[in-house]
Amino acid sequence: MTNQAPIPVIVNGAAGKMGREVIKAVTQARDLKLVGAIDISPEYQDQDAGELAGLSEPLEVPITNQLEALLGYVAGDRQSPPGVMVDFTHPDGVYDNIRSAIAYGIRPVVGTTGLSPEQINDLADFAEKASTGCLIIPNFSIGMVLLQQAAVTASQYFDYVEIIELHHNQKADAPSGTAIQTAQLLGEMGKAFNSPIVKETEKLPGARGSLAEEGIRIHSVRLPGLIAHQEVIFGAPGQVYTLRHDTSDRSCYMPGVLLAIRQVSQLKSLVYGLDKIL
Ligand SMILES: NC(=O)C1=CN([C@@H]2O[C@H](COP(=O)(O)OP(=O)(O)OC[C@H]3O[C@@H](n4cnc5c(N)ncnc54)[C@H](OP(=O)(O)O)[C@@H]3O)[C@@H](O)[C@H]2O)C=CC1
Ligand SMILES: O=C(O)C1=N[C@H](C(=O)O)C[C@H](O)C1
Repeated sequence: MTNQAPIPVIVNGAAGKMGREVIKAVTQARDLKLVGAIDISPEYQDQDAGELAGLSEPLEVPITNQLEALLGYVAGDRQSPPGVMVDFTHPDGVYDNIRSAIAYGIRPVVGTTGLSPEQINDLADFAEKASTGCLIIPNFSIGMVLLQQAAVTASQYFDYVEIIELHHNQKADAPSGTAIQTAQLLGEMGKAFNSPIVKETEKLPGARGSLAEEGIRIHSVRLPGLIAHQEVIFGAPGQVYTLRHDTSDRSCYMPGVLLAIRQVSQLKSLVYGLDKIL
């Protein structure tokens, strides 16, 4: 460990399920320092971020909704390494959050899903012009990266594939960011998947799931009791090959989040996906 000052970290969405987990993980890392906790939820304003995250001691970092003020404050600290904003908020607000952070020279590490391809392209242009690193990572778990790599390998040998993603029923966006990314990775193989065998009729709209650009169907399940799960199912005459990843605790995302915080300041542009920084 060097004697360098710790990386200042702002957590956006601090009162949420992921935000609380990130606060715990950042607090335990000696090379990182939680300097701000943002959340729009009126219920949690001014509460101590550490107490809210279940830590035994308060962190003396209050939850606030003043993102711009906090970004300005962190950007003004010239003694510390560049600040990082970790965002686990909501699809509706994440685009503006990222633009604001980059405008202040604060590096975004984004787990929030639901950004459109146009928004991601626009943010990539903005980050490039600002020469500022930005990481957008639909899934921070190593298991999902491995599943996606296995799926890409399998896609060389199978022409038929569908994705089922299953999540808790508080999730705002569907399909999941991970499922969209998985379809994109399979699409990059340049194959035409799922040639129709018969003319299909949906007796109930949506029965066959959503159809991603890559010609791959994604089915979204939302139920209490689930956290985050994904199956990629390949079919061929006489065989089915199923890849499945299950999240049993949100701590599984934390090694990836910490890695991203440490890496984002080395970047000068937007990078999409955990696989690119492993
Ligand atoms: N990349 C990954 O590995 C993972 C990504 N995710 C994604 O992260 C996001 C958050 O998930 P999760 O923690 O479960 O969600 P939660 O709803 O538990 O937490 C989100 C928190 O952010 C607050 N919030 C909403 N909008 C804003 C905003 N514009 N500015 C500041 N705070 C805001 C919410 O307040 P309020 O409740 O009042 O709206 C809430 O407190 C989702 O998009 C999810 O898909 C989740 C897990 C892993
Ligand atoms: O909302 C969640 O919980 C998750 N969201 C991400 C997604 O949309 O892919 C990542 C993970 O699946 C958990």
